Amino acid sequence: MIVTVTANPALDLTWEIDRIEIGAAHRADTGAVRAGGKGLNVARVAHAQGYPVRAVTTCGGATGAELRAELEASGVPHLLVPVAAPTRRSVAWVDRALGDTTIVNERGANPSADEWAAFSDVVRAEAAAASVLVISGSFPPGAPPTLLPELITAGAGRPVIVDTSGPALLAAADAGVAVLKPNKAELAEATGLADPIAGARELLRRGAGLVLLSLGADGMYAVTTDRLLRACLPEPLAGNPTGAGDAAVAAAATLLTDGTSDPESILRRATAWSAAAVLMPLAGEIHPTWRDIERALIVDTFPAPTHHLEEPA
Ligand SMILES: O=P(O)(O)OC[C@@]1(O)O[C@H](CO)[C@@H](O)[C@@H]1O
Repeated sequence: MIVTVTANPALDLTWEIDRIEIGAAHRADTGAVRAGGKGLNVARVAHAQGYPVRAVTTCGGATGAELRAELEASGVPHLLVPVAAPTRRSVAWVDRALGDTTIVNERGANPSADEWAAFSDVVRAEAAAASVLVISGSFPPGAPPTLLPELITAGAGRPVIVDTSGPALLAAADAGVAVLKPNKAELAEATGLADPIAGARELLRRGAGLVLLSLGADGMYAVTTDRLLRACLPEPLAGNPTGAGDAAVAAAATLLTDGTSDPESILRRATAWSAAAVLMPLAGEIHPTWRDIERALIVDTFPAPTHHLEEPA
């Protein structure tokens, strides 16, 4: 069973707008409301592909009640830890004309120390039965710095995948997790290194096993201490990229659950699921044609051990 952990869930609100103009008023059809947050999206994708999952997250206030109701309706197995602070919202505006999406994530309110302790206890209990533990998304400002290491330790003895940003990304590398999935900006911000390959190497040096580095429309790298691979599509796909990274994490989690840890297999499925997510209107779903997308991928292998500072051309 894949256990996903989302410390900062969000009620995701998505509106499609014909053309967004900064400073103008817009009209839209009724927007979509979904239980979101990166780990919930990972669980949705893996569940839809037939894998047993359990999504662990918090929920509070009226937004939390909506999140709970939507999650229950979705059929994705979950475990919600009640907290007093209301669940945050995340707003996405999809510009139909540009095929572009603008997102505003509320930072989220911080649960109390007792609520975090209860959350950690639940994660520890669930992780004991997990094939893979996935810890995804941001942490609300003020969350204890010990929380992420505690959650990672809960997954001891099985692969742990972390998809987060900021100092938490370095903390996860230091804890020696199996897979990290930053994008270019997150990697540069956390490591202070402009060259993404050098940034990925820094995470490996700190202890990560595999860095899946997403490059948006340019595809994805898989970097280990002895391999450097890049996968991309012949043509980038237009759509809503919200949740594309979560689909990549779901791909890695499902393969690790199947006992496949080969970086090339993980890179191929991660890139294909990520692209297939772009073709869907909402996060947490992948297009059924993902196998065709995977077959069309272009995969390059670079001589990793001699390559230190420059990004491959
Ligand atoms: O603030 P975070 O946790 O980094 O991102 C939150 C979020 O934007 O990410 C998902 C898409 O990946 C959305 O479902 C969600 O609301």
